[in-house]
Order: sequence, then structure tokens, then C-alpha cells
Amino acid sequence: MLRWITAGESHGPELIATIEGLPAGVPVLMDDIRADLARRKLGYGRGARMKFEQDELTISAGVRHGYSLGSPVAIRIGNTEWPKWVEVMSPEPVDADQASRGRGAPLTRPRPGHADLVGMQKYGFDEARPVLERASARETAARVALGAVARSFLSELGISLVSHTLSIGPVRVPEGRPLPLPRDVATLDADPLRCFDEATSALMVAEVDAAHKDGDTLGGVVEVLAYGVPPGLGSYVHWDRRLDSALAAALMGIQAIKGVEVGDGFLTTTRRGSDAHDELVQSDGRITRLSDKAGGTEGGMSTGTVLRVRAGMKPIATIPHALRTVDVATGEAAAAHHQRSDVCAVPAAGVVAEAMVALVLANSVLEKFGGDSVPETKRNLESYLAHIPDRLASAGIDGTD
Ligand SMILES: Cc1cc2nc3c(=O)[nH]c(=O)nc-3n(C[C@H](O)[C@H](O)[C@H](O)COP(=O)(O)O)c2cc1C
Ligand SMILES: C=C(O[C@@H]1CC(C(=O)O)=C[C@@H](OP(=O)(O)O)[C@H]1O)C(=O)O
Repeated sequence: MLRWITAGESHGPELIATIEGLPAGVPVLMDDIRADLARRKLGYGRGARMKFEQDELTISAGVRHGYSLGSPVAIRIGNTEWPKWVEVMSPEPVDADQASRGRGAPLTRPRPGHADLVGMQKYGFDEARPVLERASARETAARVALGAVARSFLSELGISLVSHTLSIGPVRVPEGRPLPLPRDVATLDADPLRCFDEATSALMVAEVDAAHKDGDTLGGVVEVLAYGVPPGLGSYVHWDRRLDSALAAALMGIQAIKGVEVGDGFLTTTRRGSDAHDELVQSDGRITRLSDKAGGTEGGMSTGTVLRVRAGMKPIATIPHALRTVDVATGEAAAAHHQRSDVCAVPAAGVVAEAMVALVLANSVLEKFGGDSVPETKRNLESYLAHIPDRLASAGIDGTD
């Protein structure tokens, strides 16, 4: 079983991520993690902070000479903005008067749609700074670093992932467009919105420009695809062992994600049963699915076809054209606080979603196949596949089978 946890505030000195249960022999290269951290910063519509803040990566445990040791892996990502926040975020007690000047001024005008107000109620704070510091999606950098490690493990087993943007606000990739393959990652990352359809991408850019001009923000939908997933990850025997349940929880656990679909998701609910499922036929001696509406899971288990999940992100809550709120210091009507923000962070959310799916799949692989080293996990996986009787063997429809 994989266990992992992150710590760190948005304007603190660093983010920290630890993952435990990773087998020995997983290639862990700092350059690979750095590359994923850089991908998370991509996307047309992200705010100024993405340009000037660097992710300073250190691996402090669990890796030797580029390979995991089987011990917990500990990763640090320094926030280069820290020198500006030393006083505001000091772990040591500071002079209250001095700390509440400038950047440290109390944030008493909670933003509708952010964690500010409920966080103050729940944790007993009288301003939003202590809330937003951890609620902020800065934390997703730590998850992406962990996801890079999980992806490297999966790649040793022939499983690869790709994510892309399906929609920004009302602009959506038309139905029926080809799905990107893992080899398309570089092309996707080069697109301003990480969209696989050039014409739609241009419309998305215009939509972001229009929202920016109006002092507004946007959400959208991302899709993650995993190729090479063996059949039988997860289980139907308990709700919490279902693969789709774990995927949904992991994706819903990303800041601002408000909905998850597996496969055709809600579209499936509009179809008749005769048109909703993936029919099975014999082809070249193997059972083949004629379509992939289910998105690679049936009965809470992976089917061995391409895994396809979507996550819907709400528009950014920090809006230049600020929403109405109440100043909790005076009780009076006010405009919600705003200094700077992303107009749209959907492309970044795609990279985070990819990391979350990688972590869930890596955990499910270890649950089913175990292994304290990569070769052991590989042997167990190969033996399982080799022992599926011929009459039950199925083909993937993901182009990798
Ligand atoms: C990659 C990413 C970047 C984000 N950037 C911002 C931002 O600049 N401003 C903002 O208000 N919210 C941003 N958010 C969303 C907030 O973190 C999120 O709305 C907040 O934590 C409240 O959680 P909830 O939306 O899940 O209720 C971002 C989310 C993600 C995934
Ligand atoms: C720092 C990151 O994202 C931040 C997520 C975020 C939020 O409220 O979630 C708000 C913004 O931070 P700030 O309010 O300091 O401008 C984003 O820049 C990052 O992704 O690395």
C-alpha cells in the first residue's frame, strides 16, 4: 500500500511531500520531477506568480543514485517567494503590530467560493490569512512531485498517462475528436491551453482574453487517460475498494474540482441501455470491446482498456471584478479581497489530475500485485496476465495492446 502526505503553506518556506510503500528500484530523477513541476505552471491565463516563483526541488530521503530504496521518499520544494513573507509567515512569535502591516494586513473580506469564511469559523481565526495559506492550490506542486514518482513506477510496468483540456468555460472540444496518446504530451504541453484540438484551443485563448478583459475568471474540464492498465485493479466487493471510487475521491480532492466523470459519465445517463454499454465480441481469439463508453472500468475494476476520467473545475474564486462579501471586522458590506490571481488554471489542474490518477493507479497496482522491488511487482503482474485463461483473455482498445 502507498501512503503519502504533503505539508506546507502557500507563502511558507517550502512544501514537503512524503511517500511510503514505494518498491525499491523505481527510477527517481530530479530532472523528471522538475519537468512535471514546470508542466504544472503552464497554461494561458495563469497569474503573475507563476512567472516569478521557482520550484526549488530537493530530495532528502528514500532515493540513492537515481533509484528508490524502498524506504520513505521525502521531497522538498522551496518557495522562492519566501524572503518576502518571512515575517508574515514566521513560525516564531512576532510583534503583532509589525506583522499586521503591509502583506500581513488582516484579510477580513472573505472571498465567496474560497475557503476563507468557513475556514475562519472552523479553526477560530478572525481573518483569512491562516486559512488561505493551506487552502491554496500552491500545495498541488507537492502532489505533482509525488505523481512524477508514481508515474515512473507505473511506466516500469508499461502504464503511461496523458491529460488534456476538454473545455474552458463554454468552449469545448467537439465530440468524437481523437484522444491524445502518451506520445502527444510534448505537443499538448506546447499548446497554450493544453488542448489537443488546435481550432478549439484558439477559441479557448479568446475566451480567456475576454474574461481577463472583464476582470473575470473561468473554469473548465480536464480529462486524464491511462494506457496499458491491466484488467482487475480495484474490486466490486466493497465500496472503498472500487477503482472508480478511489479515482473520484482523488480528483475531487483537488482544489476547485466540483465534478468527476468516468468514461462518458453523465452523457451515458441520457442513453438507452442498448446504446450505453461496450459490447463484447470475439476477435483474433480474444474478447474485444467494440467501444469505450465506460472509460475503462466495470464493476469498480479496470477492464484493461484505456482508462478515461474527467474532472470539472469551477472558475477561480479570487475575481478582479470582486464579488459582494461582508467585512468580518466591521460587519459591513464590502468587496471581497483581491490582489492577484489566475484567470484560468484549468491546464494546470490537468497536470495535477494526472498526478492524482498516477498515485491512485500506483496504489492499486501495489494492492493487487505487491512487491518490494520493481522486478518483483513486474513478475507478479506478468504471472497474473499469463494465467488468465485463453477463453477469458481480452484485448485493450487503446492502441497499445
Ligand atoms: C492549479 C490551481 C490554481 C488555482 N489558482 C487559484 C487562484 O489563483 N486564485 C483562487 O482564488 N483560486 C485558485 N484555485 C482554486 C482554489 O484553490 C480553491 O477554489 C480553494 O482552495 C477553495 O476550494 P474549493 O474550490 O474546492 O471549494 C486554484 C486551483 C488550482 C487547482
Ligand atoms: C502559487 C500557486 O497557485 C496559487 C493558488 C492560489 C489559490 O488560491 O489556490 C492563489 C494564487 O496564489 P497568490 O494568491 O499568492 O497569487 C495562485 O498563484 C501555484 O500553483 O504554485
